[in-house]
Amino acid sequence: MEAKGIPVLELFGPTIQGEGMVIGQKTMFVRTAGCDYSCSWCDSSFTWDGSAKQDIRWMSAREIEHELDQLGTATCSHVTISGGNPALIKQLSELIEVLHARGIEIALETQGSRWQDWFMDIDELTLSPKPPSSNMITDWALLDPIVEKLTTGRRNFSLKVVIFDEVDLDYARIVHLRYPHADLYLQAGNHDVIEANRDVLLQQLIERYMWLIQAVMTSSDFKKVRVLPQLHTWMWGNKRGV
Ligand SMILES: C[S@@+](CC[C@H](N)C(=O)[O-])C[C@H]1O[C@@H](n2cnc3c(N)ncnc32)[C@H](O)[C@@H]1O
Ligand SMILES: Nc1nc2[nH]cc(C(=O)O)c2c(=O)[nH]1
Ligand code: SF4
Ligand SMILES: [Mg+2]
Repeated sequence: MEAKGIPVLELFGPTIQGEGMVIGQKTMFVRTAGCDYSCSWCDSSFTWDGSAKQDIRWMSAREIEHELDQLGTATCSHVTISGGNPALIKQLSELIEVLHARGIEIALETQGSRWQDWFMDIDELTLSPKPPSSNMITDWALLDPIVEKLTTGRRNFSLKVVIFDEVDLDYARIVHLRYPHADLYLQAGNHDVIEANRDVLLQQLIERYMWLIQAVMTSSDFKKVRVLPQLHTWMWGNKRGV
């Protein structure tokens, strides 16, 4: 696997980061293939369900750098790595090194099910443990040491929990109680990752975001928390590569 490089499914941007701790940031995306989870509502299931298997490109760090140059390093100095779960890929350390040498800042999205030593080099790391609606089970024995290492290493990281219902909110309470010193973002879930009409989707997204805002505002468990929508979904709906 190592010799084959990094499995890439999408390179796109510059666009705005639509989620979490760097929302609004002008960034380019590297989306890797493969995930150890299979969330019921995953909006990027093509990265792991086999449907885009033929589109996976095994690329070296230099090849990715070259394509990012063609996309826009002249106009953008930030890259977000997402997936799938990029934390499955040890050899991402090479890409991180190459991009940092160019003065490019790096954000990364992962669910917190695996550790990589290169987590310590990420400029903005988002850990997104999954609530019950995903049908995934959080392995706290794995997540605890990840949060611990990032905290003691004084890394810039945050927790982001996607919320679909009250049960998910209860899960977010547990996350917040367990890691009270970590920044917590609550993100309204997109219930319909199939809808092709942006305006139809947007009406639902606004309603779900409103519900989440109201639920959090009246809760004494969430005194210090940020509540966000998925901004790119508001702008472009379920379109890929934006
Ligand atoms: C596609 S995942 C890839 C990175 C990593 N596997 C993870 O889940 O953190 C990127 C982000 O999108 C979120 N996400 C996936 N499907 C979603 C949906 N239907 N609505 C809202 N957020 C979603 C995930 O929770 C995660 O925070
Ligand atoms: N614009 C934009 N922002 C994003 N933030 C997280 C994304 C992801 O799929 O990980 C994403 C994405 O796919 N597009
Ligand atoms: S962990 Fe992320 S990529 Fe994997 S199935 Fe869940 S949302 Fe999708
Ligand atoms: Mg996404």
